[in-house]
Amino acid sequence: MACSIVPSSLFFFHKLTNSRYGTRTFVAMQDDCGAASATTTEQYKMKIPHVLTVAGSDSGAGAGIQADLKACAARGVYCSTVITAVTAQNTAGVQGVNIVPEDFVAAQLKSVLSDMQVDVVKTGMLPSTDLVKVLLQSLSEFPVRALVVDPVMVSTSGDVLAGPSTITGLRENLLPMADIVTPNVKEASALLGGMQVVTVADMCSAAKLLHNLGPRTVLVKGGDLPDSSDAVDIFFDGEDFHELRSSRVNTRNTHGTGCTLASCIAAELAKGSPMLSAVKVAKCFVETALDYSKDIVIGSGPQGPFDHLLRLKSTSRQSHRAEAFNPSDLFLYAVTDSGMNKKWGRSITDAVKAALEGGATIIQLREKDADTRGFLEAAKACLQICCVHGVPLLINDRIDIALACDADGVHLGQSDMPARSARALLGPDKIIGVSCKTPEEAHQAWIDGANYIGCGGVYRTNTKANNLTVGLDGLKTVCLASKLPVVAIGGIGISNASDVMKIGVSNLKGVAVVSALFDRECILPESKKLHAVLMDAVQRVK
Ligand SMILES: Nc1ncnc2c1ncn2[C@@H]1O[C@H](COP(=O)(O)OP(=O)(O)OP(=O)(O)O)[C@@H](O)[C@H]1O
Ligand SMILES: Cc1ncc(CO)c(N)n1
Ligand SMILES: [Mg+2]
Repeated sequence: MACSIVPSSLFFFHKLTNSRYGTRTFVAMQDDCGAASATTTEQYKMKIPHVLTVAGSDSGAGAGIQADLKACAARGVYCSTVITAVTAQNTAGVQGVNIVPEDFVAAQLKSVLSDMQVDVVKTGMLPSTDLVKVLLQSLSEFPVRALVVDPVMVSTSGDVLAGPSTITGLRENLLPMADIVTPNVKEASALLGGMQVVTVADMCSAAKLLHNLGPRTVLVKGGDLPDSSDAVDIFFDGEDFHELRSSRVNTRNTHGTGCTLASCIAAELAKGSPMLSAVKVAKCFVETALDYSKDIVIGSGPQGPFDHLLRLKSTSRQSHRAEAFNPSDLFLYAVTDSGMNKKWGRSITDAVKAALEGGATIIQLREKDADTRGFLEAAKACLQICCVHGVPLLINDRIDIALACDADGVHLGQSDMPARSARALLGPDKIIGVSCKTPEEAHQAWIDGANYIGCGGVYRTNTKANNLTVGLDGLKTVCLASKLPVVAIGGIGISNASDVMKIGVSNLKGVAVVSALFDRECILPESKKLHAVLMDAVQRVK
């Protein structure tokens, strides 16, 4: 029998709402006849799904406890940790193992289980039979809904993480209590006394024999199956076999796939998913994360970790860019205009390229009449060009486009989404600029977490119909009041840029231009000339 007090298959969790106060969970239990009877709503109002991992620490953070934490975080589930061993480990292998004394594992288990409402326990490295017994004792005192057992024995590097003496504890004590056991082919073989497991047919036989040892379900993982172009796993629930196939990702970064898979299964079970769905979601997650991380390089050994949070790749792109917003990027701020590009018969990418080659220091895409799909494609293409020049790319108004293409930020008008809401969506690192005409608006932009303000129209302009001009005096008033750097906009070009910069307020960092660059036959020379005028003006102001 599995160890859950209420077998997980009898539990159904229904998400009612996902309010800002946390997921409200409605628990219904089936009675013997299969009829659902509601228990309560209020007592679970703030409950979030919770997995406890009982496993070893991997100093390289690809597997073990660290993988479990990242996998649960990625799947939106809380994860607490009981550490059974500390390993010195990297991409070359395992250099050392220090086992945590059993009484201290027991103390950790008690601390967590007596206090927190754990839904599912997932086990990894359990380096002694006595430790298995300690765990089972704790679970009998503090029962949970499901137990996921990853019978970790040997790392992929071939290092022993749990010796042969623990096999008895796993087989005789732990497996009969498990809702699922997830051995890889070598572990399946070891648990079955050295039986050969080298083909998919062997995996099926192994799954059946392992099921006879008492777990409710078995997943034999085929990540290490020789000569297989697919990653094939066999799931057996005691009646049916399910062959779960995904394409094998060609990468060295597979360290920790097993821990991640088991933690994802636990996370999905904690959310209320049935077992087979949990396994399928977990496998799909591992495949996606491997594919996403296939080219990242961490460590110099043969087996690297992968990125559970699917973030490192975009961070590595960001590391080629400026780390944080640099106000001097506002110096020559080029704002595109789809109407002007159409008029002069050129693509947005050609326009942006020419502006950059002439010295533009930041680009804003302002595509008022583009359809969303076209805008996104253009934004992606412009982002690549901007990356090459090390220049940030901002999107006017469209937070969704900025997010979808991972642009550097957005520029918002007074009737666009408030900067505070945009910041909540974009996170702390993206650049947010706000158009402001008054000191009050500038103050609000600062409070709302913007990085800079655009002030104008300084002069009359055809680009914005009925736009109130603030003049050089208005610009100066806003600059003096603003705690944020300012870029001046509105009717500025080669003839008047130097007058603008001459107002001589230190937080005026540059000018933003539309027509002066894009309503011209050749953008590149105009951009060069404007850059020279601005350089000259700032030299004089100094
Ligand atoms: N290159 C790959 N491409 C796609 N899926 C993979 C790949 N390698 C492993 N998997 C999948 O990852 C999951 C874990 O299987 P694997 O056999 O690697 O476990 P493991 O040996 O216990 O892992 P580890 O010991 O590195 O944590 C399985 O679902 C497997 O099919
Ligand atoms: C601590 C730890 N647990 C599990 C594995 C299996 O990948 C590992 N390499 N290290
Ligand atoms: Mg494993």
